[in-house]
Amino acid sequence: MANILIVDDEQEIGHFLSYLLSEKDHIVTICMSGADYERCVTEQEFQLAFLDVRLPDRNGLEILQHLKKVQPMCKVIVMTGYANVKTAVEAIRLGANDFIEKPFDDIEDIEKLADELLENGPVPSLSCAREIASKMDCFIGSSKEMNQLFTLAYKFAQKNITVLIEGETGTGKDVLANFIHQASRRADYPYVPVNCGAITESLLESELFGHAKGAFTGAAKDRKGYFELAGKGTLFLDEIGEASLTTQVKLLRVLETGEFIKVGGETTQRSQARVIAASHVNLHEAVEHGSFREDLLYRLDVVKLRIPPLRERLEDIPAFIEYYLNQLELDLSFAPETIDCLCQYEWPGNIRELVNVINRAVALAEGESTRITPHYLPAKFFTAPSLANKVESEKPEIEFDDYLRIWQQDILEMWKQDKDTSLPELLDKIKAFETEATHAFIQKALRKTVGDRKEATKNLGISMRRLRYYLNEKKNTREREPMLKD
Ligand SMILES: Nc1ncnc2c1ncn2[C@@H]1O[C@H](COP(=O)(O)OP(=O)(O)OP(=O)(O)O)[C@@H](O)[C@H]1O
Repeated sequence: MANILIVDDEQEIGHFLSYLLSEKDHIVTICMSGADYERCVTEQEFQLAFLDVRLPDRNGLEILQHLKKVQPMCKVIVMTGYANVKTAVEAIRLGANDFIEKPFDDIEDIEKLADELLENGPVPSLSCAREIASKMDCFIGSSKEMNQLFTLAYKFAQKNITVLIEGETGTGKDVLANFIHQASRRADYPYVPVNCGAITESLLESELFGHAKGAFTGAAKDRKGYFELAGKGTLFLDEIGEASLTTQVKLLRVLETGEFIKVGGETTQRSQARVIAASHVNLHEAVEHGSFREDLLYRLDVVKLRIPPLRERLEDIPAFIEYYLNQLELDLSFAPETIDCLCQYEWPGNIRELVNVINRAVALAEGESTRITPHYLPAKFFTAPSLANKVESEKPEIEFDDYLRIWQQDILEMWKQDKDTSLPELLDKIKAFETEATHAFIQKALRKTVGDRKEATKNLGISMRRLRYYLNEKKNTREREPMLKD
């Protein structure tokens, strides 16, 4: 038995919910205005509240914030009409546990939601999101922005609403759209990603909606479009800003009515797919410039999720590298100074660029080192003078300096001692020095060519085979072969 508060100016809603919840022996209090609410909230303690976001005398979001402040343990379900789903998004951001849409079409869902919130408390969305992400190639990280993003994405995935994803190129819009699909009730149906920018304008319409036989030259038979292929699943329209104004009209129709007609077709078909759209350009600006329809943007922008660029969450870089190397199942690690370099870069290509940099470094280091030092990074990381100087004087030289000093002392001590020196011992020391010195000079050359081995061999005046031999020799510290032919 729980104390439940209902705040709604529509009498029928109050009565309906009251009936539903009293059946389960809960005590229900109905408030029909903000003033009513203020009185009740000081008199009683509630475990759950159903809150309408539109009241005649007060803003529902203000009530939500007030309730969360004075009764923080009270769970809140916000109620909205379709027209103000955006307010529900804001409510979730402000701490509401969930939202339901009016008119109610699934009473069992409401009962289930109330039971769950009262019995177990809210299941933390972030841990559910992490579980789903771990089953697909999706990294969430630990930055506040990404945690918030995936928590919201998880919550909205459960609802049947259109989502608009904004983010620069390579931030992971496709990855996020796929995550929303996997977290939704549509996960067993297809996920169909379409890059509108990669399909020519004349073809996009028939790719999206399909075409009938004979619709144009070459249309030898009927063909299904992506809307049909997605079925009850999710259609991800990436780079939607690239769609022509004619295609935008058709997209608007399918979003408003669920209906579409194949190119050259006669019969109207219904789409049951959920649409997630994304754009790297600001669609509001595109509307101002006249290249994007305002009504379509209004339909798409029900829930907007913005993926922050990588430069705004540099703290995710070390964790992403670890995550990615684990995926590759490689026993490699990035040296702290390499990570420092990566964290000082702007990342215009975002996560995609980071993945490329990791792949490149791994390929260069393979068979040579298990520790990825800055010289395995491309030159662009060292264009800033301070960074370039830092890398030029990086550890390897310092380490070789130290080695040389110790080696010299060692030999001098041997030289100065009175007893006879063992010649094999001396020759061993000289051989060890030769190996170290060769390796240090090769590493220096590779740093100069930013990992380009071919260029390094030219500068060093040796063959590629010999270079590999020297690198392996250091790595395996095995006995050197007496003679090596080029
Ligand atoms: N959250 C993530 N977890 C794991 N990998 C990611 C994530 N986000 C991005 N990536 C990596 O970055 C690459 C690019 O991601 P994605 O294609 O989703 O970006 P995008 O924003 O859709 O790019 P574009 O704007 O070019 O379409 C992916 O192939 C993946 O390797």
